[in-house]
Amino acid sequence: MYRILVSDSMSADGLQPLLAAENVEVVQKKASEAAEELHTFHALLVRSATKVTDELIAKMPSLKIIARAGVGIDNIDLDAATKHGVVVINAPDGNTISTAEHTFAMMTSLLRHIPQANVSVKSNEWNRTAFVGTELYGKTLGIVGLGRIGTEIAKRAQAFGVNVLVFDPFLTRDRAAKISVKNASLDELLEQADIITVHTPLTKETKGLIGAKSLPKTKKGVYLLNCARGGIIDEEALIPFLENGHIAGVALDVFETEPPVDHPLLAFDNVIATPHLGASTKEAQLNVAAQVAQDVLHFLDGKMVTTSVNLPTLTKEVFEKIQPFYKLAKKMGNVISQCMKEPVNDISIKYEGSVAELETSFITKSMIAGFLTPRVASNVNEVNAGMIAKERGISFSEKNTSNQSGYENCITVTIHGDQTTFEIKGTHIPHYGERIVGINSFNIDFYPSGHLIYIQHTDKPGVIGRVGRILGDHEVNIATMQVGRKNAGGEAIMMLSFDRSLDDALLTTLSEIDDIVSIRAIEL
Ligand SMILES: NC(=O)c1ccc[n+]([C@@H]2O[C@H](COP(=O)([O-])OP(=O)(O)OC[C@H]3O[C@@H](n4cnc5c(N)ncnc54)[C@H](O)[C@@H]3O)[C@@H](O)[C@H]2O)c1
Ligand SMILES: O=C(O)CC[C@@H](O)C(=O)O
Repeated sequence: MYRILVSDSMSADGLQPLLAAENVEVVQKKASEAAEELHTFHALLVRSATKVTDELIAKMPSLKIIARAGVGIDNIDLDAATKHGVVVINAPDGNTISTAEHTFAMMTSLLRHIPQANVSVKSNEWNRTAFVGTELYGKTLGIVGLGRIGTEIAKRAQAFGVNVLVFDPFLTRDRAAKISVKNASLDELLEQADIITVHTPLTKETKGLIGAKSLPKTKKGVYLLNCARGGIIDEEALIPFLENGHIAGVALDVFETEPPVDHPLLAFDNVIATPHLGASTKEAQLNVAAQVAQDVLHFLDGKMVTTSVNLPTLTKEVFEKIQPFYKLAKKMGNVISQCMKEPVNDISIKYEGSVAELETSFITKSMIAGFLTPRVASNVNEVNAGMIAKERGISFSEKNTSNQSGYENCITVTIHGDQTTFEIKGTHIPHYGERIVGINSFNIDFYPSGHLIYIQHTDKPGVIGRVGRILGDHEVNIATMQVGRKNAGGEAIMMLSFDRSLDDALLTTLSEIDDIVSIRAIEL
């Protein structure tokens, strides 16, 4: 049974898939009111009100997934989620149209003074000269950030006969041409736009993008809109430009601090505001809640979700192709970690044959997670493996090469420790399964599963017999046994599997056999 905490208000219709699911219990209350039971939840669903901090995540040790019913994830401490191995997903496009329409409504309201005129009429005034507006037609609209919402705004603006200029450092010329917008530098946009609207995430680069330095470059009489995130337009910097009449009007749906209390900007007649309503339509709320509800169910069901913001995004089709390899890679990492008991500095992974054609970054993360699992106390998975490895000073790299392995597909993991280097090769054979086919240049062939021991010894008559006799004397049945050597009388290895794990005393007895160099128990 999975327990799901829905901490912000969400469309009940949208949540229906979760409410109707058999193995799921949904609790709808604020995280701050669920202190006693936080440790029991496997999933957390939020909009923008709940602040998902490191502290909150640490109190939720069963948590596997945080779902943001919306786009912006700035209320979620992504690094903390990643560190705790929690997947974060969002609903990236469910509220795009609503937010674009709201921005457009704000733009027309701003240029035609609709909110102010409405208040005036309701105060029994009939003042037709005080609210003379400005046409949109023929004006230049500067869009900062041409993502989903920016694109929808550009399309609507074009229908109104508006020229669209775009500043987006990640926008390709091809895409700009496809949407028939003109790509500009930020300075060109500031200098030429009659109206500027921002649609970027709030990042280090975009914080205060429209602020004290950029505002002097704008046209006198410019209109500004922020329906993205508070802070992209620096609120304090606007004040002198409103006071001296340089800015004709400002429309804000979002604020640096929400809700704004006694905010000086709200005292200006030509500043209009809404309380973060961009996504507040029945349609958008249904879309985002339904999307995260479905994705959370998929995830808890062990299926891949495509809206993760801290995992490589894989389609179901790609995920199905890589699945056998990521399971194999995880076991390979785990085998090495248990065989090689020393500090490790570097891990490299090489893909050959058909596996090299696939999305291998996820397979690499899976191998690292397998390697780290026996070594770290925290829960390691594909989400946080890269970060934990880096924290521990372990570098990692991957290489996809032409196939020289002799197998249809082959993964080779090489780990450099303080004293030694360990190499393991694996392959996946369709309808047969995963096999380890090489350890430190020894050819071998075993199924990586269950209770194993790995023995390094000298190739001498009687060593294998003595191992067998001691195990027999202790009533331990050998399930499978693989041996490998490079040359007669030289280094050799054995890999044995059992129906149960061997106790430490028996391992010590085995290690005392002459000609055994080392012995390692492996539990998979
Ligand atoms: N008001 C609301 O209720 C509401 C609703 C939905 C989304 N939003 C916000 O709207 C914003 C846009 O959402 P979206 O879905 O279009 O996102 P998106 O990811 O589709 O688009 C963001 C765009 O910003 C561009 N960008 C990033 N850094 C930039 C920079 N330094 N300069 C210029 N452009 C840059 C990206 O290339 C991308 O094209 C986000 O901040 C989101 O949180 C607000
Ligand atoms: O939850 C909301 O209503 C706001 C959503 C919006 O800011 C978003 O980023 O998707």
